Amino acid sequence: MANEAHFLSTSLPFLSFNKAVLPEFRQSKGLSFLVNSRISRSKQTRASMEMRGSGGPMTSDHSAVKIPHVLTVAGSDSGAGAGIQADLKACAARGVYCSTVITAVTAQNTVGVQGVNIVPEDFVAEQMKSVLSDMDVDVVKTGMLPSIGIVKILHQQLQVYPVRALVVDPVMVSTSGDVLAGPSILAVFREELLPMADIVTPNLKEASALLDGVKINTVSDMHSAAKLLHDMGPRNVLVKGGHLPDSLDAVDVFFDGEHLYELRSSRIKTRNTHGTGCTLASCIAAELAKGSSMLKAVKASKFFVETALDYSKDISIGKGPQGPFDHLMNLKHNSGRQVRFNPSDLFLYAVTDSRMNRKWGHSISDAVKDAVQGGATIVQLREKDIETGDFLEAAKSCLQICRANGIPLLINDRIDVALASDADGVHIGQSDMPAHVARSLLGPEKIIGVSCKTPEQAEQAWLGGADYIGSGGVYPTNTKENNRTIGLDGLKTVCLASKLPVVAIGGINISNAHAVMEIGVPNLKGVAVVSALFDRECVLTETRKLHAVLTEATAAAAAAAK
Ligand SMILES: Nc1ncnc2c1ncn2[C@@H]1O[C@H](COP(=O)(O)OP(=O)(O)O)[C@@H](O)[C@H]1O
Ligand SMILES: Cc1ncc(COP(=O)(O)O)c(N)n1
Ligand SMILES: [Mg+2]
Repeated sequence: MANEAHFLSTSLPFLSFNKAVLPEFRQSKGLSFLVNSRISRSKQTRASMEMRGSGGPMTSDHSAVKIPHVLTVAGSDSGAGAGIQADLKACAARGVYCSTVITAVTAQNTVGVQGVNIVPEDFVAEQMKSVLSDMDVDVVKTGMLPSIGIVKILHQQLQVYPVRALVVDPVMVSTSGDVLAGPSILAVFREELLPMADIVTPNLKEASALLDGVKINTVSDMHSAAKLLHDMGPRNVLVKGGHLPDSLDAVDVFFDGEHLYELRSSRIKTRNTHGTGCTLASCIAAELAKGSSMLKAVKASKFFVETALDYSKDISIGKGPQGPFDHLMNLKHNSGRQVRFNPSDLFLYAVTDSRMNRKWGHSISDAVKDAVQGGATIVQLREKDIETGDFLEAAKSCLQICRANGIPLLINDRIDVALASDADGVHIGQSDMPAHVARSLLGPEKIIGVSCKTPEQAEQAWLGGADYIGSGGVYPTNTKENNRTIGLDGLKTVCLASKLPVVAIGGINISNAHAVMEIGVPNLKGVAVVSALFDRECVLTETRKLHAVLTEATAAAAAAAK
């Protein structure tokens, strides 16, 4: 175990192998050698893939593009909310290729399951062989495995064609309460499937069935269940609490054999929860295929389900009690949106501060007018100690100035003030409202920016429908208390991971702006400044000076790129 833990933490962010596949390698260095040899083809590009964030293609040494690949072995849902169809959509949403082995065809809709037709075992085997013998599958995810023979085939095929990780969603009962795999399956699940799994993700009923009917009614019962299930052999266990009675949060319990984690998200009030379990498991598989560690994969997936449910809470498909939700909301939100935001607007981003304006005797609107005349390309009103009514008035008068000059005006944090003044959007921090909630309040056309210090935060901002991210503090700053400095290196890491344009922030002024723009990452579009413009007597002059520095830095970067 010690050998394996060391190996996992030092050389492989992925989950490695399943236990039953190659038991003889477990105790020896053979395991790490074998896995490493498979991984080494793409080792050089792993770091850059992670830097580029999820969905980044993995380039081999021979410049072929390797796309992370999940194979789902599951049942078809004719209503397309769960099963194979949910898996395909979840993987597509996470930027991962998904191949499919169909184990059963169900006649299913939002009312329930009307019929199940199990695919003959030898044909399940043939599908598996077709995919695994030809394609470079990273992770296998299982859903509905309706017969003992099918579980045995899976076991055999994974010995012939080992993969990096196996995600097992032990589907037995659908959200509608219909049985998809009967109690006769339990023995083979316990004896063959669970010991192979890198993670198993039962819902409450499934966890209870696997544990001989033990009652699971509370979060504390979920803790005990996770530990008991872990004893059956899977490397990690996620007991899902979607069906936990009287729970305000959606609580899942994760156990990695050492630590227990309660993963909480808000419980979205919606009927559209059909397929949440399939989606969660596929999303975990997709994140693992991209190179994520297990806990990170689980957290990102839970966030994805919560976000998708929130976006889809009011959609209406079918007449039954459990509707499907929309996995590709991000695509829709981004593609269906009128693009009001131009990333080059981030070039010289002026952020106001009422304390500084008071100190120099400037009104907010005078300060904004000077910044705009000096060359600011976007303005954010950041007024932390102002009455709501005064903030609204200031927003309205600044909006007139900005509109007259064709530049966007954003409001820091206060979505209500942005809506009431009809400003162009908001900028929110990590402790403010999540981006996806802001997006649903503001609609598709307003601009949303999010402060991000890490690649994970950048990914969540993108997923939540933000337009840009602000990243810093690049340098130490007095404007924000207890603000961690991430430096130029931290900024570069976030830029490389971000799918959204980035503006750098924190302690930037005319003497260091050049160095910031010199990091030379294409999606770094500009710098945001507070004191360098507003803690000065003449805002106009300072803005002009900074504009000149940025123009020169950009010209130098363009020349260097030639
Ligand atoms: N209303 C909800 N709001 C937010 N998350 C939910 C909601 N319902 C389920 N989830 C989450 O969806 C995932 C699937 O859980 P669950 O519904 O328990 O599984 P299953 O779909 O297999 O029955 C879990 O992460 C759970 O916390
Ligand atoms: C073919 C098929 N597979 C799995 C499920 C489970 O659905 P859920 O994700 O709601 O647990 C389902 N209803 N149908
Ligand atoms: Mg399920």
